[in-house]
Amino acid sequence: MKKQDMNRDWIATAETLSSALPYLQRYDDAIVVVKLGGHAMGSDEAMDSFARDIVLLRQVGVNPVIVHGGGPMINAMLEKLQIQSTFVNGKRVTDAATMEVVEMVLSGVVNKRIVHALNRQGGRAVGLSGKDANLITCDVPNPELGFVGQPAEMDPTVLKNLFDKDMVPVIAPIGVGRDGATLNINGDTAAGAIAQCLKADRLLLLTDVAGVKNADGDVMTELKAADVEAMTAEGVIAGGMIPKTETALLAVRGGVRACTIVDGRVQNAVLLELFTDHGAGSMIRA
Ligand SMILES: Nc1ncnc2c1ncn2[C@@H]1O[C@H](COP(=O)(O)OP(=O)(O)O)[C@@H](O)[C@H]1O
Ligand SMILES: CC(=O)N[C@@H](CCC(=O)OP(=O)(O)O)C(=O)O
Repeated sequence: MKKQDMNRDWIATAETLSSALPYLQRYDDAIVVVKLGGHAMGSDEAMDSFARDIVLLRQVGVNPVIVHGGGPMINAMLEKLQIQSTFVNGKRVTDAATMEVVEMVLSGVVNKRIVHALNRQGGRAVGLSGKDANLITCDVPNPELGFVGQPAEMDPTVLKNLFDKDMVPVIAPIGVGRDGATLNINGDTAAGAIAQCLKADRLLLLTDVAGVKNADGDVMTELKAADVEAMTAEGVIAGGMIPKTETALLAVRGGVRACTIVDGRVQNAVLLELFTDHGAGSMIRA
C-alpha cells in the first residue's frame, strides 16, 4: 500500500475512534462475532483494513470472533475442476466431491488468508473450523442438499481459551455430523450458531450490499421479524440474503443482543457500525 493511502486509512480510523470514545467502555470484554462473506473479501488492501479494525477491537478489550465464508472462491475452484454446483435458498447442494473442494478452499486457502492478514497487523489469530475441539456438531435436516449441516451442538470451550490468551479465533464453516461425516455449513448459519452459543453482544454479517433493501431498493436501517417474514414471502429478500436474515432472527431470539447486516467493503465498516451513533447497514433486534 502507498504511504499516502495508508495515512488516509489511519485518519479515517482515528476520526471514527475519536467519536467513539464514549462507546469503548460499553464494549469492554464484549464478544463481537463478525462474519466476513466471500463477496466482502476484496483486495489485499481491503483485507488489511478489515484486519486493522479487528486488531484494534482486541486492543480496546473486545473479544472478536471471525467466521468467514468464501462462496466465490469455492465456485472458482469448482469451475477449474469442472464440477457443477447449484444452490437452493442460498445453500450449496454439496456432494462428496464438492465437499472435498469446500473444505480445501475454506479451511485451507481462505482461512489462512484471513489469519495471515490479522497477524500482519499485529494480531494473534488462530485458524479453526467447526471440527476443532468439537466446536460444531451438525444435524442434516435437508438430506436432498447432500453434505450440508445445520449446527445442533456447540462446544465453545476452545474459543473461551483463546480469548483468555488474547488470541482471535478465525473459523471456517465446516462441521461434523453425528455419524462423523464432514459437512458444509452456510457461513451465516455458522456465525449465528457461534454468536448464540457465546451469547454474543453483537453479530455483524459483512457482505457486498449496504444492507437489506425493500421493494423500492432502499436500505432498511432497522428490521423487525415481521418485516423479514413479509419481505421473504414477497421475494424481496432472496438468494444469499435469505440465510442472513434467517440467521439474524435466530440469533436475536437465541440471546444475541443485536445483529447487523452491513457492507464489508466500506472502509472501517466494523468500527463505524460498533462505535458511531448512526451505525451502518440494517439492524435486527429481539
Ligand atoms: N432484499 C435484499 N437486499 C439486499 N440484498 C439482497 C436482497 N435480496 C437478495 N439480495 C442479494 O444478497 C446478496 C448477499 O448475499 P451473498 O451473495 O450470499 O453474500 P456473501 O457472500 O457476503 O455471504 C446481495 O449481493 C444481493 O444480491
Ligand atoms: C451450505 C453452503 O452454502 N455453504 C457455503 C459456505 C461458504 C459461504 O457461506 O460463503 P459466503 O458467505 O461467501 O456465501 C458454500 O458452499 O458456498
